[in-house]
Amino acid sequence: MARSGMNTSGIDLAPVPEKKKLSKESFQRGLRIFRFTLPYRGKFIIGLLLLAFSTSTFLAFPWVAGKLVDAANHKPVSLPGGLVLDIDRIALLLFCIIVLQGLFSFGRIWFFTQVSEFTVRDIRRGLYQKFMHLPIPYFETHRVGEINSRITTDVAQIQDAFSLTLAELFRQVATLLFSIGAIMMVSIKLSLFMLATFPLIVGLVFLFGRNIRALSRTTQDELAKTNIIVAETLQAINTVKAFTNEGFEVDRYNFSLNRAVKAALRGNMYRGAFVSFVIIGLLGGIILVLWRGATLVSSAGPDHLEIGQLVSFIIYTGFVGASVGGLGELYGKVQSTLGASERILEILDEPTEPTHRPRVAGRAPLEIRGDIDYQNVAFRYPTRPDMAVLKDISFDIQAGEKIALVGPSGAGKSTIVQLLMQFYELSGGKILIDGRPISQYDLTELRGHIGIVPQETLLFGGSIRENIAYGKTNATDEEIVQAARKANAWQFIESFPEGLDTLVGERGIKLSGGQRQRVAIARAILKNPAILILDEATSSLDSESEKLVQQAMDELMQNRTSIIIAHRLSTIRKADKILVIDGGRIVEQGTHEVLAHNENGLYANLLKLQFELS
Ligand SMILES: Nc1ncnc2c1ncn2[C@@H]1O[C@H](COP(=O)(O)OP(=O)(O)OP(=O)(O)O)[C@@H](O)[C@H]1O
Repeated sequence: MARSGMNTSGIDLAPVPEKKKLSKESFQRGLRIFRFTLPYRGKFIIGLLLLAFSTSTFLAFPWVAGKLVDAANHKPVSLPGGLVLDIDRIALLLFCIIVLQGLFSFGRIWFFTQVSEFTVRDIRRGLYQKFMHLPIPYFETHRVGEINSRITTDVAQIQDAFSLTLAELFRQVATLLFSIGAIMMVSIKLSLFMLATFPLIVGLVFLFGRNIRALSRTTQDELAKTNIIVAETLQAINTVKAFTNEGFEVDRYNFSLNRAVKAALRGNMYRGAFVSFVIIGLLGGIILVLWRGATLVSSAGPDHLEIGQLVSFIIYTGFVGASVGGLGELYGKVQSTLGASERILEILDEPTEPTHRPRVAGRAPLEIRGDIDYQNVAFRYPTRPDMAVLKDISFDIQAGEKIALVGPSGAGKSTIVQLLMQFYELSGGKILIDGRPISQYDLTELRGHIGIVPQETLLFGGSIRENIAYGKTNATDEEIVQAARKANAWQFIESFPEGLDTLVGERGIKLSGGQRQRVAIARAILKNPAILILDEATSSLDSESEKLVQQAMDELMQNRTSIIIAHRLSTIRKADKILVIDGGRIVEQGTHEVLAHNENGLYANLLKLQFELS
């Protein structure tokens, strides 16, 4: 009953799923997960029938085996039609039963696993689709690891339930009921004796097993900690070496390993004790029943038993024990499955972003000129409602203008542009695009007209081609090359032996910072948005790379409304208007020439700090 998982040689590190107390309510809620099996109900029903057949043949086995023993004891079975079953015939019957059971079991597994695989695929797809459409604040309150475990561990629990747990539950209950019925038919007296002793022992064994499982969990946790050390230090190996902390880390790992071993050894001692308890307890119980049974076999009175009957009895007793123990374990599984399914259903019930709002302008594709108007915009992050990040921001941009946002770190510049993308709901005021509040546009359509070149470009792990085409997934090769040329990226792409098919590595690490930026610019050029958001990198590139990126940006900004979170003087100079942000407000605005001459202004001071000193 205790699962393995006590050793330290690489065990399943999946987080231990939370269990829910079984209540009628949680049961009903959890059962809603069954709606995912509805499309496969035909297969499910066939599986259930096959399960019923295989359980019946399994249960018939001890009965017939008992008859074989009786036949060996010169007491062949006479059937109603005058047919007498001798040893050979009974053995043949037994063989047929086993073959049938094998076939039924195969069918049962085949159908149930199909149901569980398809169901689980549908649940995963549903969850992922949900994740893609949840609003940004959801991801700020839930950690990636947690979200990940919903789609892996929790779903795996459900998979287990559909492929194994349900079938087991059915089988164990049927076995228990049938076995008790069968032994009652053999001998009520012996049955009562058995039922008074055996289930008690099995119950004790089960409880003991449960405690052992808690210990094995401690071992797993300790082992997980050692693995965290490995993962962390390998990821930051440069830092470890730069601080010459190799020895320190080895010691830390060793210490952690020893703790894991200690936990494992303690667990294994209990496991050893458990095994001897099982042997002595369970087999002792069987001996008790055997002893009583043997007494009845040797007695001549009304309680007399045939040897074959005793054999059947003992096997059914084994079945009773196994199903009592099995049901105990299944109870735990049902609990954690219900917990998992509740967590999954909770996510599926989360409200998604209102992406497809009713269109104001009818069916024609949305056209955006690019006028932007912020009116008294106020904002607090939903995760930090006490802090007013933006207070009364008002400005407007005519289509095609370039404005630069400057200001100290944490002033609220990125927040201003994120609100344009509607990653968050405003706390006050409104934002208009082409004279209409952004909340009235179809979100997907509107975002389709806004391009972003972020400060740190995170590429996806595929090829350069795939990464550029992310701006327009159906782009032709010609369009991709064209965009790469405009973004000053074609030169380096061409120099790679594999050209556009060059793999960029995880998050794009195989490209230099400047190259990554140019890929991001090419992506934005391909998207061809009416409104562009540029978040300039703070880290400076070398002057050659800088020039290439700058040219690419200039190309990209042509004929678009651009908002630039600017860190470079050259960019700022070219801006039609500069907004100086501080503490969530616009404290100055105007052109570079005007602002730079306002000696006491924040802008002039920032200029001194940022540019003249460097
Ligand atoms: N997702 C978030 N949740 C809660 N608070 C946030 C979040 N993002 C930013 N903030 C807070 O909002 C404030 C403004 O941040 P923002 O990123 O807009 O500043 P910024 O002017 O762009 O700074 P920088 O130039 O350093 O990027 C900061 O105090 C920051 O801590």
